[in-house]
Amino acid sequence: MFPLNVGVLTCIGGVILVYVAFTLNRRSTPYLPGPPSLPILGVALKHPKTEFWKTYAEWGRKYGYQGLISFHVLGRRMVVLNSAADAINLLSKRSYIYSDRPFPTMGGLLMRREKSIFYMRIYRKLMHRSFNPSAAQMYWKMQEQEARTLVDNIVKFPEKLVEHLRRNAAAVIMKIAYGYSVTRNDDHFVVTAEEHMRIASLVGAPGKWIVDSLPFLRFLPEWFPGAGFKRQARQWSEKMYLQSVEPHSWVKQQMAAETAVPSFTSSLLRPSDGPPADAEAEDLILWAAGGLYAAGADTTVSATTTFFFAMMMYPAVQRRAQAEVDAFFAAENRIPTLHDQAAFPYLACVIKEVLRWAPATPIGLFHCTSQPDTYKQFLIPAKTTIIANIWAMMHDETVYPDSFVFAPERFMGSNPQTDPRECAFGFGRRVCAGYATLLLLWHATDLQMVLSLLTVNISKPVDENGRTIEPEIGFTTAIVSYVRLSSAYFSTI
Ligand code: HEM
Repeated sequence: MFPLNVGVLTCIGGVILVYVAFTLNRRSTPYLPGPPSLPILGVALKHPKTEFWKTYAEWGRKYGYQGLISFHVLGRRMVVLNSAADAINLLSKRSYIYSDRPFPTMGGLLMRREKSIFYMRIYRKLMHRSFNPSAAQMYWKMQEQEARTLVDNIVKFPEKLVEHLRRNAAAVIMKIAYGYSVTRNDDHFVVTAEEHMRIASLVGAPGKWIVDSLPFLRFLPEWFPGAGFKRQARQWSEKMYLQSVEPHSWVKQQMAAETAVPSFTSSLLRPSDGPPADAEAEDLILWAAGGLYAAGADTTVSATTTFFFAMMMYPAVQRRAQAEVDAFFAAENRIPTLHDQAAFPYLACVIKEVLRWAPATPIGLFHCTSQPDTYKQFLIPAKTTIIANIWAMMHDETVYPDSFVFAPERFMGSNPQTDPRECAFGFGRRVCAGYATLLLLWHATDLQMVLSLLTVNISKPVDENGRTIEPEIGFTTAIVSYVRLSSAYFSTI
């Protein structure tokens, strides 16, 4: 009985502390409006568990000030920016206040992830150094090869489409990060990296861990009733670190044997224009390379999955994109390469629409204020979590009429709608660090789409009686969201 009583008392004491801190924190300048909330709990009981970006947009319309809302969950204050204008005003124009990341107790402090690419800005330099346009060309051959492998696999095993897309993204990133060639879907490094991602999405799930809202709980010992999260954090942290060490050590062995294929890791460990990395720099390189997979694999897979889903759902778009690719083939009598992107202007609009229609990161990555700020006469306190609702920006009917319709034509003509890339990759100083990398990966994605359109027709699945099955449109909920693509029908052209 004794430990339980202490546990209950600790929790009650903590809740009172939060309440007192919360009450003392009240200022004469009001907070932004938001949904009705309870003392202490805030909106904890009504915060949705799935596709929260839709609820945030709805709360913005119902309770917000010009779409802006604020609320708290157990004292943790959040502001949601539902419009691109507010996101640019705050995250870009006031980036000196809005460029920190909240450091969660579970996924950050307890998991000892201070050096993660998502918290430290030092990595941006490393990435910039390694992913300049001339370095990018180094990967083109490999990307062309991978695009062909992908399309071959789709033709052979169409029912495993999503698996092929994952393998393809993994292969490209593993090659870039470590110079490592993935040859099988069940490759050891890929399986462990996927496990890494699974854990990361569990620890990062907003609202899942009470210790994120009541950080003093981190002082409870592991054996304490209800403190299982501490044991879990330690085990996961050790596992994730080992998962990053393995491919890093593999590169070092390859370098020692002088068989290393040039990569992000090898070029930073032994730069051509300076001394080899010391132990401290090496640790940062290890963390950064591990983060590349986390940041780049899921986002790319999300976008390519959306592409196939949209082609299946919108046959007229598919036919038009296919006509563009066929015309190229007829004129040139060869398979397109990465040098031919300019030949596919309609496909370029399809890709913009992919980013807009189903943004890979609907609520981006959270930012956090480093000091108090006043915006539109409302107070945004220091340490407020700032959520850019990219999904709401991409479905703002004043910017994108009929926003739920997949229509690449919206980016064509003399008066195109706003390029979604202005928001899809985030804002200000924390804008996607992979953007340059991404451009190079994206070209490969481009090529995958071109080759797929050249090789197969994509249509809705059929049942055993040959009747078309109407797919439902649904999305997964996590930092990276996917359209649910259970099956599609492929016929070879
Ligand atoms: C469709 C593809 C992608 C999308 C939509 C995307 C989107 C984003 C967004 C919205 C953010 C948060 C920006 C902010 O906080 O304002 C971000 C951050 C980041 N992205 Fe991407 N990303 C993609 C691909 C990639 C790739 C391929 C890489 C690297 C190989 C990458 C590396 C990163 C990193 C390292 C950050 C953290 C930057 C920081 O905290 O300073 N991303 N991305």
